[in-house]
Amino acid sequence: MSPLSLVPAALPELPGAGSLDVWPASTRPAPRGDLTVGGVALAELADRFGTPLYVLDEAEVRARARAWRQALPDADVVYAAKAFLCRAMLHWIDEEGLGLDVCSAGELEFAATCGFPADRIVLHGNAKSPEDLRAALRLGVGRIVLDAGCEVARLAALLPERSYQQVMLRVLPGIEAGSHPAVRTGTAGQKFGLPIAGGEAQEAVERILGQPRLDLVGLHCHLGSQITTVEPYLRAVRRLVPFLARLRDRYGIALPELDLGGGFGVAYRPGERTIDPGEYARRVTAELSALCEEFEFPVPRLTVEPGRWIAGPSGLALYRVLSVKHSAGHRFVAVDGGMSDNPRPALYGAHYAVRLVGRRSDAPMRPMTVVGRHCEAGDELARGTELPEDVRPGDLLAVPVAGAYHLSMASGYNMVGRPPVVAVADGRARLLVRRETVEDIRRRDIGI
Ligand SMILES: Cc1ncc(COP(=O)(O)O)c(C=O)c1O
Ligand SMILES: N[C@@H](CCCC[NH3+])C(=O)O
Repeated sequence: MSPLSLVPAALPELPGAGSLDVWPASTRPAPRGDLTVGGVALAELADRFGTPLYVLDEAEVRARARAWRQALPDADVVYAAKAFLCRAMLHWIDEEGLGLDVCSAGELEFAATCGFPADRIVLHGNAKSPEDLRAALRLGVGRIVLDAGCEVARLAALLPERSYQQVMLRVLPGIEAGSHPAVRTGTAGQKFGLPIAGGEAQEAVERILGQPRLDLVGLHCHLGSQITTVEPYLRAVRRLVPFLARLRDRYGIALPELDLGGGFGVAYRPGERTIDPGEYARRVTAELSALCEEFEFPVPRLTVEPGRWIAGPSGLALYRVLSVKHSAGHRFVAVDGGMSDNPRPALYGAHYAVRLVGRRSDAPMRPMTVVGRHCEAGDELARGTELPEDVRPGDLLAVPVAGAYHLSMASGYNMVGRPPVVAVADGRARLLVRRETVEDIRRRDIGI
């Protein structure tokens, strides 16, 4: 029987199995309660590379990058490196024809030295250091997105003689969107961008226009993250186009580019909403054209910056259960990773659908809290997730939608070492990033 024909028949019987909706498209049930992703069995990966382990499905990354490229053929699609970056990811993103959004000299230098074309890189940051700006100029990034009035003269002063730099200005349309207050960046009252409504954005435009070697090519706005409907983006367009028209009327400039940022939400658990690139493209470009017509403004070239949407659902985390505890009516399942490789539950109260893999269980499902190994009571990976009652030490747990903002936000807490990353494709696994060892940690520590 082909692996595909197993899917509908086997799923209802699989204990601990919910829908595979939020898993990579290549995921298939395998014998003895296991799953394969990219044609490779998860239990095999855990045995070969150890746990905790992060697994990236190369075909899923590429398909997701392509989905945005195809939905918006006339736009620039720029992958947000902060979601997850490694050499292979850069290579796939480059081959799929996307640009790259970076927000530090570190991300920039890494990308450029791995061979990513600098002219397809956009540099962001609410507080760019002189090193960030110098690296951007030295490496020749395509766009620098200015985020504060004081950055204008600072950048201009760093420009080598007779050279020019294309810049954008990050503005705040005053729109609240995003799954948690910590990731809402479209309104005043937080650190990013400059408000349109209060006049600060226009003031910064004036400053940029006063610098003859800065070439203002457009406006940028990033509303927030994990936005699951298109409406907030439509509202942003309704605020941005009138502002573009006002700038034209006042300064005689028709800015040719509009970067609407990223923030495209994904489903972390079956049944949750996700943004569809096709729907986004249709509705946003229609709204943009209609408003530009109304304001007699030439339609600007769009840029979008998906991060999570590409990396998140392409990755999964594998953990080994270390301990199971029943305490005051709670069931705690403790694994060998935790908040040092996934701080999202602690930061945003994020939820995941954890699944037992590598062993078949017919035990009834019970709500449990999957916790990490760190010295914090808030070190939880999934609260109230359903797992078979007989889950025990030695079992393997898999967390889907783990490709974005896990390892890129990983810390060195308790010196457990950051997990490795493995790519799966066509039935093969290869190590992309090795596990961080105590020796790595010791090597940085050079004094007494
Ligand atoms: C400027 C900018 N662009 C793009 C992104 C990517 O966001 P997401 O991963 O939610 O698509 C971010 C992060 O939120 C950002 O700050
Ligand atoms: N790090 C966040 C989103 C913020 C994205 C960066 N501006 C998350 O894990 O959901």
